[in-house]
Amino acid sequence: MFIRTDEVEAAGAVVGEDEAFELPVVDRAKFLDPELSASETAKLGSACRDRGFFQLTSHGVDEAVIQRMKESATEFFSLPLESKNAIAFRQDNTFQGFGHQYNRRPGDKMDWGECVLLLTQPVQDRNMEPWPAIPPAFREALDNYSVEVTELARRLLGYMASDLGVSHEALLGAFFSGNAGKAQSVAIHRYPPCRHPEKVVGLTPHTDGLGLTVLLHVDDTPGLQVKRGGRWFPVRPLPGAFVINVGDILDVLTNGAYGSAEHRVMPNAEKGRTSVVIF
Ligand SMILES: O=C(O)CCC(=O)C(=O)O
Ligand SMILES: [Fe+2]
Repeated sequence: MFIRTDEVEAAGAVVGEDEAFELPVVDRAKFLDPELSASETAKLGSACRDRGFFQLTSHGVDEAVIQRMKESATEFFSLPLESKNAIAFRQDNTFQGFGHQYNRRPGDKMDWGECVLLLTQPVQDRNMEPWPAIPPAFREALDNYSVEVTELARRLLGYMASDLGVSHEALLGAFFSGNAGKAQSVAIHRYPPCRHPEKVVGLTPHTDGLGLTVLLHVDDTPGLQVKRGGRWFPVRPLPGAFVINVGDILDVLTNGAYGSAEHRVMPNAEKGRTSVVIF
């Protein structure tokens, strides 16, 4: 059900440790400094053009909000399966709740992971039923986190508009139009350790469908890999940084100037990995 050795081999090689691949690091604090903002905007732009991925430091998101989000995610996944299944995906096509990584076609091999998928914004479209009730702090933690990341995404799109030479209103308006605000969803992933990590896939290769993706590493377990030139480059998460990537809609809106890069997750032999991903 999980063994996919041939598929993993056919998907391309993983580069060796010796091949340096650090994602570009963008420092949000520099955008606020008049002397540094132009060069940081150029750095952000080249990261989005060349890689479609970067790490963001000094992001300005409240550390206490991040901490509560991490704790809530960790606590939820440590519950017994019966408790998690209280919000199991239903057959109603909304794909909200808990289950195996995305719903795949019958007969497909499964990903080595579980996840919670929820619509987080706009608030008036939320259905609270699939939001975990345990741990009790979960709903508030995700609500606060979602608000912070909305603000961050708004700021990042503003810097991107400067890089692209388009008006902020034009780019922001594509995502934040009308009173409804920006649609936003979350995927919270848990990849358990696997003794044969080369035989399974934590998350099948894909590009992200939407605008911007903001990824929070809950722990320091590596696993995310980005495809470039037919090979997979493991991302080394920087402590305290977000991993940001360009999604398909931003790729299309910029006429391909910004690239939505293929990525996947491979499980770790010893340690589990948890991530909170906002789209
Ligand atoms: O867990 C990760 O590192 C990646 C998750 C991801 O790519 C996604 O949810 O689209
Ligand atoms: Fe993704």
